[in-house]
Order: sequence, then structure tokens, then C-alpha cells
Amino acid sequence: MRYVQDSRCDKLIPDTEVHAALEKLFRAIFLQDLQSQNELLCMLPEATKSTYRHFHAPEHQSKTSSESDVPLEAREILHSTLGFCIARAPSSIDSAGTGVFVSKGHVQKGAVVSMYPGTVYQQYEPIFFQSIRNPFIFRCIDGILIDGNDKGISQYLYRSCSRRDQLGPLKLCDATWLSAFPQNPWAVGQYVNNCSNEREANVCYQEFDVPEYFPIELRQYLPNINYSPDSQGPLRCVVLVALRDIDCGEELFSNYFTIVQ
Ligand SMILES: C[S@@+](CC[C@H](N)C(=O)[O-])C[C@H]1O[C@@H](n2cnc3c(N)ncnc32)[C@H](O)[C@@H]1O
Repeated sequence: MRYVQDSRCDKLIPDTEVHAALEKLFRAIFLQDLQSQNELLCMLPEATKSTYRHFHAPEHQSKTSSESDVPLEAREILHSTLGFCIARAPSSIDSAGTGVFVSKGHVQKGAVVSMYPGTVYQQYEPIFFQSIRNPFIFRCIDGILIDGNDKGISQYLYRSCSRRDQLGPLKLCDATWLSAFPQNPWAVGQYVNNCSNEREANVCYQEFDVPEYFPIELRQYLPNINYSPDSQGPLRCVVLVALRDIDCGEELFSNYFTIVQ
């Protein structure tokens, strides 16, 4: 069990740091994929477009296209931006199925390591059928639920909601976490296994409400979507934050049970 004095004391790092980390990684992914973002860029306000204008300059293009036009693999972008990669692999615990490992580099205490993807349900929204034999439902402190199952009915619902909310080339979330190759390399947090007496937690969950001013062109990398189109307020995301320095090769373990006293 993880004990927290008060729901206001649950956060390990301030929201501003989570926001900065998300923006840093997402911008790096966006810049790597700039050639296919033209249609979206045309829709954006002049001020936003101008932020990216210099990246169209021939000097930059010649640097990235010298080898091929294929964007850097997502995990490599994570490594070059934040100094580590994570990947799914068979857990170091027998019978625990798949886990998530630091596969390259080193994670520093307090860093955002991963995100918990999935469909976001308010307390009063129906989730009964999706929840049957589904170990991927995450419950937030305020009762909001996130269904991070990448199979079955959960998968269909996420895809359906993501297409519903797409406005032309403007995607408001990322659905690639449902595949083996997520474009947001953090979006594998639902595979992080539970700690035990032998394997202490090295990451913990932290809720993050995406503010209105989060860059619209970067929302396409958020691995969460509201179940209801009428949901009010900010989109709920959950990130996993390192509780200590984590070395390459270590498996990530969280604590599935937090008691708010
Ligand atoms: C959210 S899933 C985590 C991903 C899971 N390992 C998989 O391969 O799908 C939670 C399930 O993983 C397994 N699990 C998680 N932590 C475990 C542990 N410490 N020991 C054994 N099984 C574990 C349990 O089956 C649990 O219901």
C-alpha cells in the first residue's frame, strides 16, 4: 500500500513540470514528423505557425533527410530528448506477463517516465461491459476511471471516440498506443506491473489535467480521450514519475494501491 495524507499531497512533482516534460517530448516528435503535419499547420494561427517556420529551412531539412525520410523511431526520440528509452518485454517476475523496462539510458528521480493511456470515464458513465475481465482499469482519486485495455471492446471504444473528436487533420488524441508501435513512446504505462515485498516501487502514478492552453498541435500525442463528447473540464491524464534514479535494464514497478487518509 502507498499512503498519502491528503489528496492534495499525492503529487510528487508540480503540474508545471509534468506539462513541461509532455511539451518537450511531444514537440520533439512533432518536429521529427513535420513533413506530414503541413495540413494541420495550415489550420493553426499565424503565431503558432511561425514557431515552426524556421524548421522548414533548407539547412534543417538537409540534416534530417540525409539518411532517409523515415522519421526517427519514437523510442530514439525519447532517448535523444530525455536521455532514456522504455520498452515492453516479458516481466522479470514469473507469471506477471508483460512489464515495462528502461531499455536505454538512465532515468533521474522525479522524471516523467511513462503515461497511462486509455479512455477516460467520469464516475457516472457506464463501464460495466468494458470492465469484465479487464485488469487495465485505473481509478483516479476523484473516481474518474481510465480504461487502458488495448484489446476487445475497450480498443473499439477508444478508436471510436478518437475518430469522433478528430477535426479534419486535427487529431485530439493518439490511438497508436493500441498497436505494437506507439508514436508516443511513453504510452505503455498500463503494462507497468505492481510492486511486492521483494520488488519495491520505483515509479508512482500522478494525475494531470491537461490545461486549455496546452498546444493544440501537440494534443495528437495525448494517449487519452473522454468517453463522452459532453465531458466538461480538462482531459484527465495519468503519468508515471520516477521515485528514484532508475538504471538501464531495470523493470518499472508501481504501487497499484494508494490509500488517501
Ligand atoms: C495492468 S496489468 C499489467 C500488465 C500485465 N503484466 C500484462 O501482461 O498484461 C495488471 C495485471 O498484471 C499482473 N501483475 C501485475 N503485477 C504483478 C505482480 N507483481 N505479480 C504477478 N502478476 C502481476 C496481474 O495479472 C494483474 O492483473
